Amino acid sequence: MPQAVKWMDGTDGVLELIDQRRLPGEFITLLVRDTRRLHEAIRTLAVRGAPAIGVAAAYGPVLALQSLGANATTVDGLKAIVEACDFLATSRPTAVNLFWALDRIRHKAQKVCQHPQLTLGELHEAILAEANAIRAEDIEMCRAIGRHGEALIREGAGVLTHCNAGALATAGQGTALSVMFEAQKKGRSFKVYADETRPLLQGARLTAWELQQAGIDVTVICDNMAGWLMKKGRIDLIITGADRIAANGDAANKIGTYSLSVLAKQHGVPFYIAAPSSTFDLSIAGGAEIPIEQRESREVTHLGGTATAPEGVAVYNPAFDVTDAQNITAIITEKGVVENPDTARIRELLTER
Ligand SMILES: CSC[C@H]1O[C@H](OP(=O)(O)O)[C@H](O)[C@@H]1O
Repeated sequence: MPQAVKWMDGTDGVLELIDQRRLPGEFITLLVRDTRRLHEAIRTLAVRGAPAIGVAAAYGPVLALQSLGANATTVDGLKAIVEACDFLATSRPTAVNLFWALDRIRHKAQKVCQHPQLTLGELHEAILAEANAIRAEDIEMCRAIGRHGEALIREGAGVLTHCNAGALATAGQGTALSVMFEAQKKGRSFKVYADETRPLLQGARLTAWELQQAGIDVTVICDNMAGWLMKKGRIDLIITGADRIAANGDAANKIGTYSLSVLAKQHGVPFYIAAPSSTFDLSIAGGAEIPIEQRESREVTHLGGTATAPEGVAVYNPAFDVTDAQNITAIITEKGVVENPDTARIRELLTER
């Protein structure tokens, strides 16, 4: 299983990231030693996927401490941590896991700094331990999501997925793809259709690569083919990831997900979202409040450096859309499955289990 984010290791470490922009043709890793490089890696999708972004960002403040001078004090350390969190929070706006992870590190640092005799070394150890905990928890959350959702994929099913919600999008084995990996472990065979997912092709480049590596039957389709496959009865269920889920269950995910949910409704195909609790944002009531990242035009007008649209043409390039909770059959989390998601059911799942 590829590991999208690895810390090597201890308090003079380096963050190792698979450079996902180079897959599937090249398996290249980046060694990131400072927050500027980390910010760039997140912004340019070298590391991407809501949980993976959060886990990677959690190590940013550790990198900031490693660049402090020998005479730095604990006060300097706390300042560097807060500045690193604030800076990394500007890398991408939609995936709430980024802000959830940075807040955990910031709060941990502020809490331990309440001890008057705390040394800079102790502060460094404490936030490294917190970043490692975030990574370890994500690995376990991925497994649990897979266990909770695997029964949804019956023998011989046709499964459609969009973008990449696999190991490359997390610290573990993924969210939507974890469900597939766990169904495979149970000995069931099924066929996965992977939307290529324009414009950055995370489906064709990353999901197809992961599933092929795992020996799972995968077929790449253009995004505009999904509806026709549903009409022909080839899709028994759809499972995607998510980047931010509002308190009422509205879910932001890669652009094109909303369209799939509407087509699924039209054709009576169950539509599932797989996501850890760190992807829920209970501070917002509904999906209209989710910030949607707008990305640069060149992602749409060029493919591999070749122009696919005339110079200067207007381009609309939102990286995400929002699927209404009413279009979602169930949300699969590490705490269990919430069917017909709404505010009350989600709160019950996240706070009482
Ligand atoms: C496991 S959630 C992955 C989620 O993140 C992707 O977005 P991006 O590739 O832009 O980071 C996509 O929305 C996936 O569903």
